[in-house]
Order: sequence, then C-alpha cells, then structure tokens
Amino acid sequence: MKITVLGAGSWGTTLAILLASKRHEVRLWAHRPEFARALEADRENKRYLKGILFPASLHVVENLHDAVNAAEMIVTAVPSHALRATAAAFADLNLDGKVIVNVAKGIERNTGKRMSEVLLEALPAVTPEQIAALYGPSHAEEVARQQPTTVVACSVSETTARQVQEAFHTSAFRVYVNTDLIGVEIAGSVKNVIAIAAGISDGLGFGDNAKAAIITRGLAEISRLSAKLGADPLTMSGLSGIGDLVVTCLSRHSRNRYVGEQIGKGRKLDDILGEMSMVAEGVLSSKAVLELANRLGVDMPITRAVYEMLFEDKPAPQAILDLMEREPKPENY
Ligand SMILES: NC(=O)C1=CN([C@@H]2O[C@H](COP(=O)(O)OP(=O)(O)OC[C@H]3O[C@@H](n4cnc5c(N)ncnc54)[C@H](OP(=O)(O)O)[C@@H]3O)[C@@H](O)[C@H]2O)C=CC1
Ligand SMILES: O=C(CO)COP(=O)(O)O
Repeated sequence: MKITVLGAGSWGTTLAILLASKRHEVRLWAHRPEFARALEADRENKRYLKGILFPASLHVVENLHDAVNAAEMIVTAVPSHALRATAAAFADLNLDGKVIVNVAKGIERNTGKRMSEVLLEALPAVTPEQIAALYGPSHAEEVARQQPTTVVACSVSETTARQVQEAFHTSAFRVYVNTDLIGVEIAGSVKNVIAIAAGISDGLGFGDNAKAAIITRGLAEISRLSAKLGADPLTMSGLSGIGDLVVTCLSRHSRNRYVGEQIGKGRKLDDILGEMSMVAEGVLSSKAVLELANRLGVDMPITRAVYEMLFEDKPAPQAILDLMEREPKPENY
C-alpha cells in the first residue's frame, strides 16, 4: 500500500519504519522542512528515535499536499493539540477512498472532543467509515526494537478496522480489531492523566499498594466516563483500556508518568515541560477531561486531583490526603 505518516516524532517515525519494513511504500512528513531535510540526510531520526535506521522504502517528504495526495492510507501522528490544524491544512484535497488512521492520544482542549471527532470536523468530506484509531500499550522505544507488542485497530466500520489491521500487523506487532471507537479513544486518552497520578505516587516515594490503587480506581473513573458516552464496558478490559493504562502507569518510557514523578518530587510544571522535548499528552488532557466530566456529571476524583496539582499549585501530599479522606464509598457507583 501507499501510506503517508504525518508527524515525525518518536511514534510517527517508529510506525513509518514498521510499515516500510513490511514493504509498503511509505512517506514520512515532518512539519518543519529543515527537520525533514535532516531526516533524509541522516536516514535516521536522531532527535526522537536515535539508532534506528530508515528502510529504503521510507521516503521523507516536506510537502504536506504531495504526501497526502500520494497516499491510500494516512496515519496522523502529530500531538493531539496539532491534529485539527494539520488536518485542516489538507482538507481541500480529494480524500475519497483514503483511510485515515489516527494514533495521537488526547482529548481536545476547549471542545472535549475525541480525535476522530476532531478529524471529522476538520475534514468535512471524510465519512466516519474512513476513520480509524490505532491504540494500545505500545511505547515507541520497544516497537522500534521489534519487541512483542499488541494494539487494537478501531473504526466504526469493521472493514476499515480490518484494513488497518492488515496494513500494520507483523509477527512482533500484533493488531486486534474493535469497532467501539468511543471506548478505545476515551480509554486510550484518559490513561495519560491517570499515568501522571501514578508518577506522582512514585515521586512521593509511595509503593505498590498506592500504584495498584491508582490503576484500579483510575480504570473505574475512565469506565464511568466511557459508559456515560455510550462505550462498550468490555473495551475497558482490552488493550486500549487496562492494557495501555498499565503500561503507561508502570513504564520507565512513559513521558506522562515522568511528568508526574517530577511533580511528586515538588518541581513546577513549567520547569519540567521546559526541559522536555517530547509531548506529555496527559497535561493538557487533564483539563479537557475534567471539563468533559463536569459537563456530563461524572465523578473523576483522580483526574481532578491531577488537574489541581498541575494547574492550581496544590501540593501533592495534600492532594493525596484529600483523595484518601473523601467520604467512604461503595466500590462500584
Ligand atoms: N511515543 C510513543 O511511544 C507513543 C506516542 N503516542 C502518541 O502519538 C502522538 C505523537 O507523539 P510522539 O510521536 O511520541 O511525539 P514526540 O514527543 O516524540 O514528538 C513530538 C512531535 O510532534 C511534532 N510537532 C510538535 N508540534 C507540532 C505541530 N504544531 N504540528 C505538527 N507536528 C508538531 C514535533 O516536531 P518538532 O519537534 O520538529 O517541532 C515532533 O515531531 C501523541 O499523541 C502520543 O500520545 C501513541 C503511542 C505511543
Ligand atoms: O501511549 C503510550 C504508550 O502506549 C505512550 O505513553 P507516554 O506518552 O506517557 O510515553
């Protein structure tokens, strides 16, 4: 297939290499032309994925329209806050029959929209059946080294989801199919917020009990939000649900867990983000998720605590105490 990957961070680059290794004809687009030229000169992404060389069938492109026009499948791998503008920049092209696979995990600030909703708004000529998400526990650092990984290709159209499965599946990258797009996108995005809480627990020096509590009660609040939005509860026990939540809360690779760990150690958010080159989606998503939850009347205490620690300077020990001292509750509500 002819596949274009938009976004040359660690995940876009990893997926472009995976797809090119499957002998697809792959184009990788970077939003800064000088960076695209460096990628082509080095045949390696020295900034975001050092040490992994590009296969011959991976072409770096500078022109967004050429990249999109050439593709049968378009993979959007820019940070979630850049997805709307990136999509709008090619909305006037003929997108008939093209499948758009989003891999960015986030909830849009100000609108509370999922990434597929953002794509549908930014690309008015595209139908829901053309859109898919590829989500699940998949740190780029491990996928790039062909370590065993499982993900889920999801679309409201099972045919589209199967096309995505076929395009990406390898013996090291096992792709399942799902059609519950709401559940997959909500779970795969809100887990970044819960992973910040897990990192805060690490930074405060708490142990395995606290980590298990955050994962389990985090899943409970993700499940409440998803259910309110009409998702299938079974998705929460799948790869984009508990799978991605566990990997992000536990992994040394996770940028969201890292941000949390630094907050737990008492550092300021601006200082932490100022020295990171990579994106930690849970920071912006915490605000969007909290607003969405408030609008829908869904109780999300861990998300609220993360927001207060990140944006209202609430000291982490106080936030944990407040969480623990809430009124005792039944486990399921
Ligand atoms: N890394 C991973 O393991 C995984 C990441 N994801 C998701 O993939 C998405 C992309 O993350 P990832 O690849 O890790 O990102 P990185 O943090 O590795 O890099 C960020 C990339 O986004 C680019 N970028 C920044 N601003 C813009 C913009 N306005 N328009 C277009 N591109 C922009 C950066 O380019 P530059 O530096 O040149 O400005 C850089 O290429 C995120 O939503 C993330 O949650 C999902 C699964 C795994
Ligand atoms: O989504 C991811 C793994 O599945 C990446 O998580 P981080 O953005 O926290 O590194």
